[in-house]
Amino acid sequence: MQLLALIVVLFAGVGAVAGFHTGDLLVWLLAATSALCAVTTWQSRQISSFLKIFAAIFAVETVIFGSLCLLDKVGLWPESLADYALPESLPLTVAMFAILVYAVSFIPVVRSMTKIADRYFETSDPTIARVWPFPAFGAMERRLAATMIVFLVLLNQAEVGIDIRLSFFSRDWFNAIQAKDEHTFWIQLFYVFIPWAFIYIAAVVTEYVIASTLVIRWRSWLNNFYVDRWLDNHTHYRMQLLGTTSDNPDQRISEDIYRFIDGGQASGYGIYTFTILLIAKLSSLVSYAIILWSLSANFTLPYYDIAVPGFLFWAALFYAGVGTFVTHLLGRSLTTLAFKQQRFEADYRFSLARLREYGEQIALLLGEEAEKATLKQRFSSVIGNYYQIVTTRKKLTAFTSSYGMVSQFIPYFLAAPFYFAGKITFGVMSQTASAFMSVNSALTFFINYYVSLAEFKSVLDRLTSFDAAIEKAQGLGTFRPRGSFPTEALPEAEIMTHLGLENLKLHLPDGSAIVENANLAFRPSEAALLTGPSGSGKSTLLRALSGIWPFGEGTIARPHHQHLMLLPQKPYMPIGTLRSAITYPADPLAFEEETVRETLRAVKLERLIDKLDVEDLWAQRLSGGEQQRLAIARALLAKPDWLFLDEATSAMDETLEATVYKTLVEKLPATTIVSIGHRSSLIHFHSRHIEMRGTQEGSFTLVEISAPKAAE
Ligand SMILES: Nc1ncnc2c1ncn2[C@@H]1O[C@H](COP(=O)(O)OP(=O)(O)OP(=O)(O)O)[C@@H](O)[C@H]1O
Repeated sequence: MQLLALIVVLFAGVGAVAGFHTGDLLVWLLAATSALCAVTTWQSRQISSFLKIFAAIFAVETVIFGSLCLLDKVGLWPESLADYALPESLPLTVAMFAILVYAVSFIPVVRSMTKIADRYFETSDPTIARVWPFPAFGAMERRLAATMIVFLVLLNQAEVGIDIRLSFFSRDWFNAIQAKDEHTFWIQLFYVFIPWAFIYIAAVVTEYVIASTLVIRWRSWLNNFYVDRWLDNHTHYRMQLLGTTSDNPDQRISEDIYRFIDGGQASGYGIYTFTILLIAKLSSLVSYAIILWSLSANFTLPYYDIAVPGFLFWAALFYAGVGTFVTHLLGRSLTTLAFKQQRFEADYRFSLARLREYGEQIALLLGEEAEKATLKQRFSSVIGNYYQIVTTRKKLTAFTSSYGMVSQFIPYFLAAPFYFAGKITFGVMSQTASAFMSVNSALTFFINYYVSLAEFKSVLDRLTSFDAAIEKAQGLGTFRPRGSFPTEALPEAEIMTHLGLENLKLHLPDGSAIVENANLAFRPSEAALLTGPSGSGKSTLLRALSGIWPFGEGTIARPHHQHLMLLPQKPYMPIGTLRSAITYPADPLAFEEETVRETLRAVKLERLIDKLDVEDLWAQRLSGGEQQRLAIARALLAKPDWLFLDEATSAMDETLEATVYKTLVEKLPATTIVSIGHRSSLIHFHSRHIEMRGTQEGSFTLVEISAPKAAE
């Protein structure tokens, strides 16, 4: 951008010299605006990467269009190309756009928008680009995205240019109709309208294809970014622990990202669409405002022949200003309502999904009536809020449609007296009407897109608060097991092999202590059983040992490079085949077929061997005990160094439990087992017994109890 700024400043200097020579005020104005544009271009290192692309486009255009205009001003423009000389206002307009981009980048709402957009436009991810007719080539994702944006902006500007050309066509065409000039009528239609219309259609189709490609790539990238951010370092779990205000993360990832970029299926307006639309509107505003301004010269007052400078433009500005103010007054509650609507819809969908997941439990408890009541109550929130949206939109629609209706007649209303007085032709009147409507449509951007803007703002707020919740969860700190073993309780030689706790204190999310003063060393090949009252913090201790519990003090030390696996009471069954459930989280094909079959036999699940590749809702098909055995099979395949069983055999009968423990000891001789359980029969499978005991302070601590029997 610095180099570009220098080029712009050079151009501003040339402009100043040309201004001095020609004495033309407009050239001086162009030189001054370009100088300011050079300053903002230089400063644009500080602004968002997304906006920087636009600032760069407009700075480059300032130099190119400005140089062409200067050539014309100093008389170097070829005579033969006189018809194609650029309008003087064009370089001035693009220079102002560049300055405007810089200025808006500091508005808070624009900052939160670009903070999310910039992630994509700052990525260093490599990608493969396929651009017809070139062979595939490697590129950086952000460069490809920026190229697409540049191309789309240029295409859009070309479309505005064609639109303006067509407005002149209609002026000449209507004049030909009025003058009954048949020859010009047909010439205009076939040699002007049809070629330009064809180019316009080709531009629109190309724009659609490229814009869709950009949106798909952007969404895929941002989706992966958020999925990673949400899952890395157990952030999703920490967010649950914190109970942060970020409701329904699934919706934020699946819907809000898409809606942020492109508005999704519902409204069709997101950051990309709004930016392109705004640029198109601004370009057409400036172009038509100039036309409207020049047309105003025709509107001289009766009897006096004096024209009010820019009379039509001021009329359009006043009319649009009043409209925007009233629209905002009527619709300002829509953003909050749209935010709530998305939350209520997601809550309702989540309740329905939960019902499907817990169908059996609900049916057994005859809970259908209670569920109906909950569902109806949640749905009534959806509808209640929707009614409020309808009420607001009713007022807004009544106003905007009346406004739209009246807008069509305002220019005729203003031009008619002049037309009937013979001061303007029919062609001028029709061009005035179309220019007035184009200026008005650009000025009434906020009126026309108010509902979509309100929805977009609510999507932006949801993504921003999701980001804030992720950041808060990540900022919880890392109370993590350490890879060294500094405890004084053990000799140096044993440091690398033991798992130890030193002055360990665990809290609940509200800060209250649950486990205190825990000092213990788990030794390899010494199966330990941890017992204690319900709610005493046994599972919480295992969570801390596996590194997912963030609230604690003291030291947890784990041997280097050792695999620790934890089996909870209710195992997780992923969606998919039975094989993927057994091998989870490893790849389903990570183990030999015979090994998987043998493991199923070892846990007495041989009847499932034939169903290994069947996809089903296994969490609902298998009994509690079968699911627990399946989890044991997982451990047998994974062969961890440390296996923590948190009531992982509680749904089995005692005989089956004994068989499972024997199998574990036989098949995993190198694994140290630490179990949590309430059954006394478990003591027989462990050489150590540790108990969680209440303290006077109301928390719990670990107490070593002598082992009644050696492991079998
Ligand atoms: N995310 C959480 N937020 C608030 N409190 C929690 C959270 N997780 C656990 N607790 C509380 O911490 C205490 C200890 O829970 P934990 O699951 O560790 O007990 P436990 O000893 O394993 O019990 P049980 O033998 O019944 O399984 C309980 O009172 C529980 O309500």
